[in-house]
Parts: sequence; C-alpha cells; structure tokens
Amino acid sequence: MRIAITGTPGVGKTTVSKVLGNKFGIKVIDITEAVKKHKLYTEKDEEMDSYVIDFEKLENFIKEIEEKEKVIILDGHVSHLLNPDYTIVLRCNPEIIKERLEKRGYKPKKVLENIQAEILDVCLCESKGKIYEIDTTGRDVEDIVSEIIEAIKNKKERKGIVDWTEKYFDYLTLEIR
Ligand SMILES: Nc1ncnc2c1ncn2[C@@H]1O[C@H](COP(=O)(O)OP(=O)(O)OP(=O)(O)O)[C@@H](O)[C@H]1O
Repeated sequence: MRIAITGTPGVGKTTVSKVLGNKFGIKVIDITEAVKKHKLYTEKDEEMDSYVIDFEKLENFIKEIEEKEKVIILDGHVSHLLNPDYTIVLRCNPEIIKERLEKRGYKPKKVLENIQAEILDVCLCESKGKIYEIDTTGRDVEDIVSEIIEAIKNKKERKGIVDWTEKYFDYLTLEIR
C-alpha cells in the first residue's frame, strides 16, 4: 500500500512523514532525496535548483522497495502522481510557507512560485483517487499525525477544505521574474 503525503514545498510533508513512519515502523521514501541519490532524473534545472524527475525510473525504484515493504509512505510534492492508494494533501497558510521557504534561503522567484501553487490548490487538483486534505496551519505535528491516522483507519475522504484565493489573491497578480 502506498500512502502519499503531498503538498506545496514547505507545508510540512517530511516532518509529518517522519513522525507517522516512526509511529508505525513504516518505511518513508523521501522522493526528493531518492531522486537525487539514485539519479532518478533526466536533467537538473539549475535556475530553479530542482531535478526533472524520470518517473519510469522512480516507479521502478519504488516497486523494488515494495517487494520488501507492505506499506510505504511517499513523502514529496509529486508523491500524489506516483499511483498512491491513499493521498494525504497537507495545506498551510501561504504566509507561513513563505516564511519557511525564505528561511531556507530559496530565491524570491522560487518562493513566489510555491506560494502561488499553494493558493491555486495545485497538489490537490492534481491528486486522484482517495484523498484526505488537512489544513496544518498553526497545528503541532502530533495533532496532524493523529488526524491522519484516524483518516487512514476509517478510510476517510475529504477535499476542498481551504480557499486561500480571496485573502491572498494579490500574490497571484505578482509576476514570477
Ligand atoms: N506542524 C508544524 N508546526 C511547526 N513547524 C513545522 C510544522 N511542520 C513543519 N514545520 C517546519 O516547517 C519547515 C518545513 O517542513 P518540512 O521540511 O517538513 O516541509 P516539506 O513539505 O517536507 O518541504 P519540502 O517539500 O521542501 O521538503 C521545517 O522547518 C519544519 O520544522
């Protein structure tokens, strides 16, 4: 079984995945790390400091792990595209994401691109199948993980719980230079 923990960069996927994985001894695959370490990409986008993922190689990499692991957590902002059985979409107030990504030293263009993706529900819109959306704004990780466990146990589905467009529309009018 593949559980995808997806959402805009900076929303808290890795933090949540680690706690969830540790609680149940479930293997967590950090997609970004795996792509870099095992060269599961076709090229590197120097300007955006990101990799163009080779999804066929990545799928084969995951399949190999699945030979040994019944349940895996796919941690990454493209995990919802990796044929998950259940997708947890984490959401967070764009201002908080902005602070986190700036603290990480992301270039303004990359910060704005990710804020706009959060406002436009990109990960949620791309997700298919069983989806459970959680607003993590202002919540501690244990609380978020408890809700995820509850959702998985009861096969809960939920989406469309946040709408950042009204309050943060101005970010959408800014140009990504
Ligand atoms: N629930 C939370 N409360 C407070 N801080 C959090 C919470 N979740 C994550 N953070 C903090 O936010 C930052 C980003 O978290 P994390 O790296 O887990 O995000 P991510 O979605 O995995 O990002 P990326 O996709 O870029 O790897 C970290 O500094 C982390 O400590």
